[in-house]
Amino acid sequence: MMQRLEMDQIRQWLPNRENDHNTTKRDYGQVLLIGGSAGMGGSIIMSAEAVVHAGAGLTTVATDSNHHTALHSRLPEAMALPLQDLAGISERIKKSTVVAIGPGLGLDERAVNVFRIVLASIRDHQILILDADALTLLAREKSKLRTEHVILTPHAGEWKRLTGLEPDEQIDEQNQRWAKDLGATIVLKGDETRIYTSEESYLNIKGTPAMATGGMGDCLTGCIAGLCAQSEDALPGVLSAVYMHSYIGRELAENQHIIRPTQIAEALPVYLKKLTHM
Ligand SMILES: NC(=O)C1=CN([C@@H]2O[C@H](COP(=O)(O)OP(=O)(O)OC[C@H]3O[C@@H](n4cnc5c(N)ncnc54)[C@H](O)[C@@H]3O)[C@@H](O)[C@H]2O)[C@@H](O)CC1
Ligand SMILES: Nc1ncnc2c1ncn2[C@@H]1O[C@H](COP(=O)(O)OP(=O)(O)O)[C@@H](O)[C@H]1O
Ligand SMILES: [Mg+2]
Repeated sequence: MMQRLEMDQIRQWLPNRENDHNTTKRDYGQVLLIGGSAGMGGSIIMSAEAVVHAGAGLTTVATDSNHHTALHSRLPEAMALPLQDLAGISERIKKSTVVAIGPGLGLDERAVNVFRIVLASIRDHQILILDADALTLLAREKSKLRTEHVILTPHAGEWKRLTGLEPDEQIDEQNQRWAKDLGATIVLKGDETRIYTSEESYLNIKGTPAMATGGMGDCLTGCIAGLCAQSEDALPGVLSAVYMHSYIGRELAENQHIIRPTQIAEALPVYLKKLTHM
């Protein structure tokens, strides 16, 4: 049966440093983000803003070198790697708690190469998030997902590419079966996002049409990566990220016609603190 995400449950899963002693950035996870081909650097920068604001200890972004200045001027906290530096990316994967690939990645040869490297290098103890163009590549390449903790974050169009299901065929029973077959946790995004593991399914709180702005999913990918990096288990990290993303969107929409994805990222540290005390 589908479980509704509730604030009381989410609150217990949120990272809370109030009782931590002698910790360093290394205790809060390392995230590697991969994406942002020419003209789409903004997408992976939006993901990176969410990762940093969610509290990941260290954040690295592999993106087209043309975007490094933009990344650093918005987010000096993040490190950068060129998207074509396969050896560098491979080395960085080894050190990562979470790897997220896809926003603005593109579908060209460079994208395919880096996608293959990621799938070949990721290990079972690591969390892998596939979004946007990485989902299209997954559908095209029909790759097998070998790691234990894989999270896919499709919208209805990307889910159709992966499963062949038309939007009106994307019903719980089918989605659940596909989650099992793919061996992944599915975050099926929409105005009411649903999450499927092979055994369970969850219904998120409703977001708001004010969140229907380009880059909102890129921001969600960063929220998931950042919270998973600080979570013992992947699933609580995923569920709390999906919830927080919509919760903050709704809060901001009380006074705004639309919400910029970067505003959700910006508000994360405040709401992460606030919700743990509510
Ligand atoms: N600032 C930026 O650089 C941005 C870059 N973006 C990147 O742009 C690329 C293309 O992303 P798109 O999401 O447009 O995907 P695609 O162009 O891959 O897919 C869109 C297709 O899916 C269909 N579809 C069905 N249900 C849909 C739904 N609920 N939402 C969206 N499309 C649906 C559409 O009709 C369309 O045919 C990705 O790499 C993405 O990360 C976007 O994230 C927007 C912001
Ligand atoms: N009408 C809406 N109501 C609630 N949430 C929405 C609405 N429209 C979009 N969203 C949310 O915004 C995000 C859009 O993701 P996606 O389509 O991948 O965007 P992008 O690729 O532009 O970043 C999802 O998290 C989705 O749940
Ligand atoms: Mg998207």
